[in-house]
Amino acid sequence: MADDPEEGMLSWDESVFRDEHVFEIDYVPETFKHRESQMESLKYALRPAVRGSRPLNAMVRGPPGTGKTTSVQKLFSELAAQSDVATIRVNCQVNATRYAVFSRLFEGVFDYEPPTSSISFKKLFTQIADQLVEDDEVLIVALDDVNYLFYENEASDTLYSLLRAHEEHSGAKIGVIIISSDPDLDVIDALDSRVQSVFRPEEVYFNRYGEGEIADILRERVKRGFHDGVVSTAVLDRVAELTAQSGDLRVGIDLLRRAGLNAEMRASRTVNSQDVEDAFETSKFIHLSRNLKNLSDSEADLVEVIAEHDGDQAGDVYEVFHERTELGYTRYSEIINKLEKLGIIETEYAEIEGRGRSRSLSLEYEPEAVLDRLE
Ligand SMILES: Nc1ncnc2c1ncn2[C@@H]1O[C@H](COP(=O)(O)OP(=O)(O)OP(=O)(O)O)[C@@H](O)[C@H]1O
Repeated sequence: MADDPEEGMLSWDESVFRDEHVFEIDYVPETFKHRESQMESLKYALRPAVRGSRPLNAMVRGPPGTGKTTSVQKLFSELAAQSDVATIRVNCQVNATRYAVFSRLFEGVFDYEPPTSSISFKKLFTQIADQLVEDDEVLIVALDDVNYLFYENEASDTLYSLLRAHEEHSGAKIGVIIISSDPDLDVIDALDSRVQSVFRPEEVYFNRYGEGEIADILRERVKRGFHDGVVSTAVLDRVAELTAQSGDLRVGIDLLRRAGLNAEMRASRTVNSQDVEDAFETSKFIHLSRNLKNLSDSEADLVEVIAEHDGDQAGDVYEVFHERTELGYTRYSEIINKLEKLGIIETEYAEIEGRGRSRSLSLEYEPEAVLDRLE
């Protein structure tokens, strides 16, 4: 129907998407390319668990969106299908204390939440360990985004407890995988010496994907997510190029979904390059949005104050923050540190006449982009 004026136009009940779900954040991809060597290293560390022994501990590092979480999810589901090994992944972004981590472990082992939040840590731990010993079960714990435990100064205690479980709790077998996405954090160095002496993990590094690898991975998503012919090779290549700027595959996945929605808005059957460029204006901030979403109220308050006083001296910013939140200087400094590690702000030291050495605070992004995303 080449001369049909409606050709290329999408009707109400049609969609460019075959399965939009493949672009959602919690989707675990069927095919997982370009991470073979990392998967092998992790398997090597975990293999003893299948034989009923304590596995080697592992430390997984690498920039955001490079498949660290997905690798562990894939291995955990393989283990669940093929062995009696128990596996629990704890998201430390939302469980940033030792107590919270062990509450999640309790929930994973017993399938219900700990009885009350006033139960002591020691009791919580004993119950978990006793159950493992009783069932003669090996447990593998993945502490995902473990860097958040470091930001809250909880990492050493948490790891120490987990690593010493077999000595303190009559042979409970627990292996630990820690996953960090903070490139500036030297995990081992940041641990107490008592933990360093018992923690000698296998190191598995997830490097950034190259542009060709990104295109290869996203091609698979396109095939599953869009109808045939919706995304051309040229459009896909452009998506890969934009994604490679940050190396975070999440940008590419979000970009594809938004570009698809933009095409639908034009009632078009195909995604064009303008749909991609428009989508990128939002998708490029996906990392920022994710970081902001997980901040506490006072942390978000400080980001807002800095956005309104971009580039000002730390002392002046503190005055405004204190007035707004009544929080003291110690907490203020802690939050500054965390925001800097998250890449939301940067601090710069300078000599200021009459004031000596002083620190200025500025956002790593345009203030409007940050304020828009703070809700
Ligand atoms: N090799 C791959 N094949 C298919 N999809 C992938 C691959 N690597 C990553 N992804 C996808 O990219 C997104 C980010 O991956 P993942 O969450 O595993 O990264 P991460 O390294 O754990 O990130 P972060 O450090 O920010 O938590 C997920 O949606 C995942 O499905």
